[in-house]
Amino acid sequence: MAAIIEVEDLRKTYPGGVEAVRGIGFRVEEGEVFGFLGPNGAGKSTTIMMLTTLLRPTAGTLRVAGLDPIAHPARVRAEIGYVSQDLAVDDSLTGRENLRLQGAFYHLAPAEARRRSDELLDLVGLSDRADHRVETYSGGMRKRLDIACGLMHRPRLLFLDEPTLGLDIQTRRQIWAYVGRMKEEFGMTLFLTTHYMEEADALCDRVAIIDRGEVRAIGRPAELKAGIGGDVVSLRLPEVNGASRAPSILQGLEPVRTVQAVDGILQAVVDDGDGALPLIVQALSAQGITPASIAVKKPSLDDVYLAHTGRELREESGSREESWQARVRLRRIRR
Ligand SMILES: Nc1ncnc2c1ncn2[C@@H]1O[C@H](COP(=O)(O)OP(=O)(O)OP(=O)(O)O)[C@@H](O)[C@H]1O
Repeated sequence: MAAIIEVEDLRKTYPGGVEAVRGIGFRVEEGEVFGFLGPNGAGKSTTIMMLTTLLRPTAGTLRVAGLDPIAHPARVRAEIGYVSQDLAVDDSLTGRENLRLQGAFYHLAPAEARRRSDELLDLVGLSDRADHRVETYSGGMRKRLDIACGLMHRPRLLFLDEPTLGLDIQTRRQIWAYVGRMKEEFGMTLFLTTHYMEEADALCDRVAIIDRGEVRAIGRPAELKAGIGGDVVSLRLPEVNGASRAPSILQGLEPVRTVQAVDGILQAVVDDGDGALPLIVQALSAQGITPASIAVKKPSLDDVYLAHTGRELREESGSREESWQARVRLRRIRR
């Protein structure tokens, strides 16, 4: 397979000295769905902006569709689409008008723009609301239209920055289905950022975990999960005297590989969950600690993220969704 994105030792330091991206490298193959996972401020948007010609790197090399975005920004832009976190659609126009306007930006002939907008309205399930003004759309409908706008010029490579942020699970699943269709029907390469691990797992052929401007892990979700190994035993402990010693008690047990405490829950990675469980319970009860609940599960991408960054991504989702909702509200007020 040929690489459609090649990045080597890419860096961005903003004026004022913020090192947003600190020497990252990765390749995205043509036709892949590639996910960039990371918390607020990890450097995801900065990386996307450099890949999409919107920001100049401080150092490093990058090629997008075989071209250097700094030397050939217009040629790169013709090959890519970019759906940012901020909705780009115009509320005062209808869905169909927004798409035609997008077609005009890319100098499509009117008949071709009509044909493509009909096709895309169908793809994102908006045909029956196409002639209603966008201000009457729900958040999910706006996002779907936004994605359709990003597809009008049939890019080879589509960047989606948090495509499902703030949307309910049903709408999120619809968007996943459209992403799948774009890949299948148009052979498009998709580069998306997300903080929903379930989404990354369901959609992405490969993911990179980025934290504080560095890539911590990269691979297929199944490989990354297998890399954690075995099972994860989660224990909720009562707040009794001695519970704080639980991590070191578990760490001393032979089948336990690693132990992390998150939000009062202890997570122990073990080779074989069923075999390790009695030993864990026995060791804790010998110290007078009885867990309030215990669960054994296969590692998820959340566990991969936790293992590589030392914290959970989930804890930041709430604030991120709130800030997105606030941005949508502001847009409506400003009009
Ligand atoms: N224009 C700027 N000037 C100075 N610092 C910036 C600028 N834009 C971003 N940063 C900083 O660079 C770092 C990376 O930001 P970036 O927006 O790339 O992160 P992110 O992973 O996309 O996070 P989010 O999901 O919140 O958008 C952060 O510390 C941020 O505050």
